[in-house]
Amino acid sequence: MTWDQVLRQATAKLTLGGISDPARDARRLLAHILGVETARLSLIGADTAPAGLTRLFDDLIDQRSRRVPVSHLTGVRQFYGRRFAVTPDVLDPRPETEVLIAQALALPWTRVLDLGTGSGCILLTLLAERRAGTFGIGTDLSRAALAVAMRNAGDLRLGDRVQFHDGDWLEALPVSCAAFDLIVSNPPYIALDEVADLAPDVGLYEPRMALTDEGDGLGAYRAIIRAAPAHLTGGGALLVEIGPTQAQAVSDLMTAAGLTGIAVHRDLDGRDRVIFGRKPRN
Ligand SMILES: C[S@@+](CC[C@H](N)C(=O)[O-])C[C@H]1O[C@@H](n2cnc3c(N)ncnc32)[C@H](O)[C@@H]1O
Repeated sequence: MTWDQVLRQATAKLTLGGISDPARDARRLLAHILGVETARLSLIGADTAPAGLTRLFDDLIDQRSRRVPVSHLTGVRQFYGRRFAVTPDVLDPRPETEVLIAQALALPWTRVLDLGTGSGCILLTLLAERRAGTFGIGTDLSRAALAVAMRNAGDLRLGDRVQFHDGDWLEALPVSCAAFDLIVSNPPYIALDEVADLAPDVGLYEPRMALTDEGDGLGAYRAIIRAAPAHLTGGGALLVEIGPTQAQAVSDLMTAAGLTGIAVHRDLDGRDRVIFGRKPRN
């Protein structure tokens, strides 16, 4: 069989398995097996596929049919143009989180704090995009997630411009830690009663503590927004990702915490996705 035929068979199998974009996933898995970019697959489509490689590929396709996420099979995920190592201990970086990156890069800051850093995709992208004189801290309650973030920081050669601390939101910070001019977070925001409705790829395979607060979906925002102003410089900004129905509730929490200039930003699908608030300068 040629690689084109192998790909067609795999796509048909993923379609039967109910995978939403079967052709894309089959191509990403084949590119992973062959160690090439997906764009190069069209160049080898007519080549004969060696039996050993086809077996490896079929095994990945079987796992994907059982809803194992592509990133768990390849160990990597693209985010804002960079490759991040991922494991079952971290949330898969999502394209919609790039809205938060764009907003953060439009602000002036040199010290940034990322709460619930997971793979480190937000913090490390910000530090890699704005190299001159920037420093950042990432926190997470999951030490296993922080191990992945540290590996990604090493891959991006960020050296001593980044630190990680384990613990509960801002309580993880060392005592007498200097204030930040930007605090970012994409916390778990799915309400407990919505967890059962998640797609199997998400609900079965992503870390539960990355998805839900086990309550109404606002628990992490309450903790973060209450504590953030004490760790922001005057004029410093808090940017949080939200679920599409949470804008009003999270804005109200920011107002109650004394933040001003509150603004909601939408994602490419037109859904509310990021909220900004600023600590007044006195
Ligand atoms: C939605 S994931 C976001 C991961 C990453 N920042 C991203 O955007 O892909 C939320 C992260 O918050 C972490 N987390 C959950 N509860 C926490 C807590 N109480 N304190 C600190 N981190 C927490 C989870 O382990 C997870 O890594």
